[in-house]
Amino acid sequence: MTHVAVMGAGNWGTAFAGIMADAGATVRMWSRRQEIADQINEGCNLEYLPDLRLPDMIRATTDPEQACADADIVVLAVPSQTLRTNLETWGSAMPADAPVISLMKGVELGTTKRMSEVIAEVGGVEQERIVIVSGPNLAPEIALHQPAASVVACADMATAEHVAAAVATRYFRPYTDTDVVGAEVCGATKNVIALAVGMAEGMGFGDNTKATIITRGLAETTRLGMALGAHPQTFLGLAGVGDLIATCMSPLSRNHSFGVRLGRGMTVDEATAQLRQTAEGVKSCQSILALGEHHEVELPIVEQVVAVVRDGLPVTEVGPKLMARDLKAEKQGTPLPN
Ligand SMILES: NC(=O)C1=CN([C@@H]2O[C@H](COP(=O)(O)OP(=O)(O)OC[C@H]3O[C@@H](n4cnc5c(N)ncnc54)[C@H](O)[C@@H]3O)[C@@H](O)[C@H]2O)C=CC1
Ligand SMILES: O=C(CO)COP(=O)(O)O
Repeated sequence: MTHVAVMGAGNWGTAFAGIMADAGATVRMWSRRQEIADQINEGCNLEYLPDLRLPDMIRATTDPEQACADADIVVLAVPSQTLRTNLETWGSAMPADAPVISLMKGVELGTTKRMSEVIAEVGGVEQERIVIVSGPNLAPEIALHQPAASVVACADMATAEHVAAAVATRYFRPYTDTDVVGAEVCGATKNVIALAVGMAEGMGFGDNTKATIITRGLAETTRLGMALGAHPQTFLGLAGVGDLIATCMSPLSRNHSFGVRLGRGMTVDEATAQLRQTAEGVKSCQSILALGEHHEVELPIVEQVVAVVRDGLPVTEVGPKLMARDLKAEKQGTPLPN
């Protein structure tokens, strides 16, 4: 039987633990707080996913060593900006040969590193063991066992196939890939685009505006990803278009909801206080913009989100700025390969 360590007991960590248990594994979760560990051991993570009944094969502890002991697979599910500190604290507890799954969708502030780069650098994990799981996977829907699919990306296809087999259930369908960079760029950038879509919604704009932001957001994401070496088709897949649609359109998305609040006139501090959960795009917009600048990639929507979130630009000024940009052809650069 496969033993899995899930490090982080929030929304996605908990729902993903449920997937792995339903796929036949025993799961040990690491939670920072004793009360959450106690709740999980009683069969329900009340704070994050009250509707998900957790099977007995999921146990929780506040001791990272105990969570990681003898794990065949380690799953990392903490907020992106905390990954480095977390790994510095307990990364050495991860077994030296287990695949490490990253569920995180963000880019590190300051370093502009993707999560796989932080895992390699701080956790000492080789590329062949780092696996990205990314797709349209809103945790509350997965917790209800509603059907969804996701990309399982690893530089080593055999590891991707091994992990895919370990996460496949009747309601969760993995597709393997080797494009780690593409999956990570998609996952992080769609959160920023969802903030922009949420702002538009909060200001009262309708579906034409939202579809325009989503589509041009996809163009930005593709430009950035390709500059970093990603495969263009990744952006049309589950991690790209799939997750962009789910996150930008769903009221369950924290990033979308955060954007709606900004669009209605709340400040970042007010929206943060009201939402309380992780909206990764609020921080990652800044690191993604820096990444774009470093690679000379234009990211106009990301730039406007940064202007609002970091610099306090009134949301009402975003639309006019984007609409006044120089006119250009829709298709830029080389055509997509077959
Ligand atoms: N919730 C969702 O539907 C999905 C989330 N993700 C990604 O998964 C990652 C984790 O997200 P969630 O589980 O939703 O977040 P969350 O906010 O629900 O939970 C985060 C967990 O990390 C723990 N944690 C550890 N160190 C922490 C620190 N220093 N500060 C704050 N919390 C700390 C928290 O205690 C909590 O258990 C994010 O990168 C997110 O983008 C990806 C797909 C779906
Ligand atoms: O990544 C997600 C869905 O795939 C979850 O999005 P939020 O973090 O915005 O809730």
